[in-house]
Order: sequence, then structure tokens, then C-alpha cells
Amino acid sequence: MSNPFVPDVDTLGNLKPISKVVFSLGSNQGNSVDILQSAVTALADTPDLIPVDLSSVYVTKPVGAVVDQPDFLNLVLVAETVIEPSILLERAHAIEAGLGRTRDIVGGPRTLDIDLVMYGHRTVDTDEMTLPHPRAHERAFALVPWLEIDPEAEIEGRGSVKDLLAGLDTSGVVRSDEVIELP
Ligand SMILES: Nc1ncnc2c1ncn2[C@@H]1O[C@H](COP(=O)(O)OP(=O)(O)OP(=O)(O)O)[C@@H](O)[C@H]1O
Ligand SMILES: Nc1nc2c(c(=O)[nH]1)N=C(CO)CN2
Repeated sequence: MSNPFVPDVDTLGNLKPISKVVFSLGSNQGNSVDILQSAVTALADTPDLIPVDLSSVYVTKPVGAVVDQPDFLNLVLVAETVIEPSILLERAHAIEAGLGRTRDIVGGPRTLDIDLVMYGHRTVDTDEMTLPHPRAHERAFALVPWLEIDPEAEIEGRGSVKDLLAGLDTSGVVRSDEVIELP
């Protein structure tokens, strides 16, 4: 996909399959709007990754183990790619690190978090990666923005995002006026 006229092939010359990938991005430290814009730009600039849709920005109440922390800004980016999930996660971690992310308190405040919510129909369960993301189906801060850009969205093994959201409290997820755009 880097060059539209040259198809992506593996070492045997077979065409690499294109997969739909869903990223959930969050930030609640630093200038979250600038950080999320830089992260979206960096993901979109990734060779062999084509952004398809970007959600609005949402202001969200913290959920999980640490609720006593500032509100987050969250958004979802859907893309198409031939990059393998493990390489994609490395890329996401490199973008997080480049934008000042340190890994300290699990579930605590962070300048930037990039989660790989889903990679096509792939299911993975290794020490490094779980796909679909093991907590995405219970996170209104990820599902609300995702549903906005993909009303037919489904999580492999969990069902439709619309149905999942029907069972979740979405009151802590509010669309904001902040604008973040694809480059
Ligand atoms: N689908 C996935 N997307 C992102 N990270 C994942 C995924 N599956 C496993 N991980 C791993 O989870 C580890 C913890 O990630 P991170 O530090 O972002 O956690 P967290 O943001 O505190 O919590 P959460 O994973 O619930 O968002 C990372 O080392 C990463 O490799
Ligand atoms: N609202 C909200 N809460 C969270 C978030 C997040 O991005 N948004 N990320 C977390 C750890 O990944 C834990 N809690």
C-alpha cells in the first residue's frame, strides 16, 4: 500500500491480506488535544496503513482501577493495513514513547494510550498481546466513538458494538467540540 501501483507481497510473492484495524486512543495528561492530534498524524503516516475513519473527540470520566484522576479525551481511528498485529503494537508503543508516555501506574494517568481494539477477525492471546482487546467490550469510552464512525461494528466473539453499548453506562462519555483531523 505504500505505493499504490506496487502490490504488497510476502517473501513468497503472495499478496498480503488487508485487514481492518481499530485503535482506541486516550490522553489525560499534558495538552491532550495536541498529543492526540500528533498520535493520529503519526498513525496515519505509518507506511502500509491507510486511515479510513476518525471519530469525534469525547471527554470521558475515568473508568477502571483508578477513577481518581482527570477526565480523559478519547477517540477511535479505523484503518486498513497489511502490517502484522505485533508490528502494529510496536509502532503504537513507539508513538506513545515519542509523545512522552512513561509506563508507571497501571490504569493511571497518561499522556497517551494507544490500544489495538481489534485486528480483522484475528484472535490472539500471548504475553505481549490479546486480540480483540480484553477490556474494549466493557469500555464505553472506546465503543461510543467507534459506533459513531461504524454503526455496524462488531467485536469478534462479543457481538455488535451497538448491543454491547446497550448494556453499558454511557453517561460519562460526552462528545466534545475539540477538533482532531486526519492529515
Ligand atoms: N490489544 C492490545 N492493545 C494494546 N496493548 C495491548 C493489547 N494486548 C496486550 N497489550 C499489552 O498491554 C500492556 C499494557 O498496556 P498499557 O500500559 O497501555 O495498559 P493500560 O493502558 O494501563 O491498561 P489497558 O491495557 O487496560 O488499556 C502493554 O504492554 C501491551 O503490550
Ligand atoms: N475514560 C477513560 N478511562 C480510562 C482510560 C481511558 O482512555 N479513558 N484508559 C485507561 C487505561 O487504559 C483506564 N481508564
